[in-house]
Amino acid sequence: MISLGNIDKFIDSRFQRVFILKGINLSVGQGEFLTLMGPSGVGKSTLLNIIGLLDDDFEGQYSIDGKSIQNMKDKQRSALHKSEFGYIFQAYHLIDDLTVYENIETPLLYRGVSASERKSIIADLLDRFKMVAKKDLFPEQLSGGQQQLVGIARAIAGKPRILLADEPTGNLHSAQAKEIMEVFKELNKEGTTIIQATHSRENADFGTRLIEMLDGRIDKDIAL
Ligand SMILES: Nc1ncnc2c1ncn2[C@@H]1O[C@H](COP(=O)(O)OP(=O)(O)OP(=O)(O)O)[C@@H](O)[C@H]1O
Repeated sequence: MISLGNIDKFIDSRFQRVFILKGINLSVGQGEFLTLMGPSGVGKSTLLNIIGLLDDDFEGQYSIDGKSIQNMKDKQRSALHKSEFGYIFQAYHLIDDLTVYENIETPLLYRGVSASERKSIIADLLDRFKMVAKKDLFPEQLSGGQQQLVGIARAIAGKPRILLADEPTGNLHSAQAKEIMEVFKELNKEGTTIIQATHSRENADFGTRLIEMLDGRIDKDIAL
């Protein structure tokens, strides 16, 4: 489904070219639950951004379902990003002047989900994440962990085909983190492809495949 061929990402300064990613070859099939691990700065977030169509400044080939991303117009890429991907960021990227409820609702509005269906999906997520009492609060009225939960609820609300998660449990305590990983596992069983970057081997063990990165390259590719 996702195919990356010889992806390079580099930054040119006056005297030298610094590679952030070098020669990444990676195919991810529908239904995989893949984890990117590796030391800080190794390029995990950069790779997730490229896969999630948030960064098109790279060299190499990237195709989804056999269609080359590079041949698409910006509008097509952006439509694909909205329709196929759910993205959980390290920083939560919640919309400050929307309530918890409205933040979770945003991707459902993009996808044209009916009002009654939206209500039921959001009620279910609020319940699952024990956030019902917080639904009318604004992001700044929540703790860091709660904001992260809202970010996760928003990313999965639209049932994206591909869920990308960058250190999804970074601000959560271990019981909450485990719960989120259980939710991911459930989504994955229902067919969602998941690619997460994490420093937690425990989180990685919920997945089906582990990619260890080193110096902007793939060092090991392990089936779990
Ligand atoms: N726009 C940019 N300009 C210059 N350097 C960049 C840019 N974006 C990323 N980098 C560098 O690329 C490297 C990889 O960053 P990235 O955020 O992908 O790492 P990471 O593996 O996700 O790290 P962490 O585990 O800390 O989140 C870092 O050294 C970072 O400073």
